[in-house]
Amino acid sequence: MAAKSNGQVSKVLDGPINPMVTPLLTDLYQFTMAYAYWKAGKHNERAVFDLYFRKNPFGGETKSISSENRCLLRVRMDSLIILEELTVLMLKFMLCKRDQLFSRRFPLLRVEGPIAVVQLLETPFLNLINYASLVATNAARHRFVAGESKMLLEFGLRRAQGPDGGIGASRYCYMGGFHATSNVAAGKLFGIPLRGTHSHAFVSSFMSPDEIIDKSLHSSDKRSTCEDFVSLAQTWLNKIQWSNSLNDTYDVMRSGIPNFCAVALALNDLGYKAAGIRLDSGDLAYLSSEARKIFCIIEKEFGVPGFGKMVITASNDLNEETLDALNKQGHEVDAFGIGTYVVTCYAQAALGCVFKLVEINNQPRIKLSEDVTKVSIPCKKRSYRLYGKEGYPLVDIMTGENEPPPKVGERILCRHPFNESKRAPRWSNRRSATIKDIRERCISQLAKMRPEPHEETKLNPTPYKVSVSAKLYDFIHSYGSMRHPWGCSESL
Ligand SMILES: Nc1ncnc2c1ncn2[C@@H]1O[C@H](COP(=O)(O)OP(=O)(O)OP(=O)(O)O)[C@@H](O)[C@H]1O
Ligand SMILES: O=P(O)(O)OC[C@H]1O[C@H](OP(=O)(O)OP(=O)(O)O)[C@H](O)[C@@H]1O
Ligand SMILES: O=C(O)c1cccnc1
Ligand SMILES: [Mg+2]
Repeated sequence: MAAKSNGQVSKVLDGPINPMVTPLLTDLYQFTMAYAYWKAGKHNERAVFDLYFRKNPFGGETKSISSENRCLLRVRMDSLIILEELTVLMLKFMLCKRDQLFSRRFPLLRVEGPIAVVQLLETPFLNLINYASLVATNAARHRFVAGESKMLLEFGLRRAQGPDGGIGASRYCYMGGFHATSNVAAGKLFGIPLRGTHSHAFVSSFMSPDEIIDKSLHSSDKRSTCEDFVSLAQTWLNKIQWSNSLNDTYDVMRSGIPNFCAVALALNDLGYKAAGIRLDSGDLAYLSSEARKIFCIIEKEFGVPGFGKMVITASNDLNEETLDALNKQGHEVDAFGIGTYVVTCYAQAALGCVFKLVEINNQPRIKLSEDVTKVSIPCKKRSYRLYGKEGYPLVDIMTGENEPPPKVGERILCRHPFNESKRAPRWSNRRSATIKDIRERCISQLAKMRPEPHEETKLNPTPYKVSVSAKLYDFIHSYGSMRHPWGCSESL
């Protein structure tokens, strides 16, 4: 891919760019353990680690509804996006389904190799995956609430966690389904489309139109020149203000909208098309609807085709709740500029992926805990996503490495890993599951999730199930109870 900047073609990076990602980007205790494995003569023992998260981010699938998080729970999003960041390490022994939607407990990654080496990788893997996945998931949730037809612009650089956070956030927001960013460095580095408007400072820097020195403007076809574009816009402003149809509405927004329309109409005279407006304060639902009315009246009254479709962008502390509230009220916004809430992941500060040893020298290992959510699923496993006839994912299932894979059209027993009473026979229909490709895969994976039909289920999203095969279930329970008689009736 290539992006143009100052007339020059620059290379756009799809791979890793962060010079901070070095072998030392790990916790000290990983080196302490690697050294101790070596001292114990164990460093070459073949280890298998699973990387997974235990709890869905952003309250996905939570059952209890409190007034504070009600809006978040309206969105069904019990999955998470894992990005391709990791392929940079090119580990032969790594299995990774790229750009997939994942559910809790489902291994995002299985890493197999000499224990001393794989141990060192715990921290960098978690560092690379946790933030990236959280931001991409957050972006996807915002897109989901905004609605597919809306344009989402990431405006968060000024609020992001430093330069690294800002560059990363722009990249992961794009992967999660945003359409563009205001971050010029991210645009240049990754080829993310750049978009932007202007700020209040620009307007308030002018005291009067007299400050405009060069008032002339060529027509778009360069065949003629308007010597006083400012006067042309002023003439339009007078026409707008004298128009009967606009008398009622123009003073809703006394200055910004009429002035914009006057300039847009003057530009139209010279063959240009104005891009649109940005609303950054006040009641965004109401103001966008009023602005749209004015644009439509102008289209009709002055015969300017397409004027009614002028792009309306809204910004200012937008998040899932405000987007949802705007949708409920009805609005005419085409594009949302979102900063703080998306890049800082305001609704959830971190994703809790963990990296756990599940096998060593072909012997299973389990992490036991009084807290059943912390019990790991032992063994080197294979994982599958089962799809129903309509093409929606039904359930994820983990089997032992040597079990035969599920077959299309054959029944398979899917068991809750720890709850004896939860079992569901399923028909299986197995499918294995550049920055633009990742984005498209994320969007298409999300589109495959079964839509939630009713408001009721949006408030109370149906959990996406992750199960184990009957054989793996029996193994976990016989193996686990040999080591610890844990009470596993609780739903995980
Ligand atoms: N119709 C609406 N429904 C729900 N939330 C809205 C609506 N319109 C605006 N908001 C949100 O309400 C908040 C308004 O915040 P605030 O009162 O600080 O802004 P403002 O006073 O309009 O703007 P500013 O002070 O920046 O000029 C923002 O988070 C905005 O996204
Ligand atoms: O989602 P957000 O974090 O709001 O990001 C976008 C905001 O950033 C800019 O203003 P800024 O916040 O710098 O100043 P203002 O809100 O006082 O206008 C812009 O005008 C938006 O309001
Ligand atoms: O281009 C904009 O409108 C913009 C960019 C960053 C932050 N706020 C607004
Ligand atoms: Mg602000």
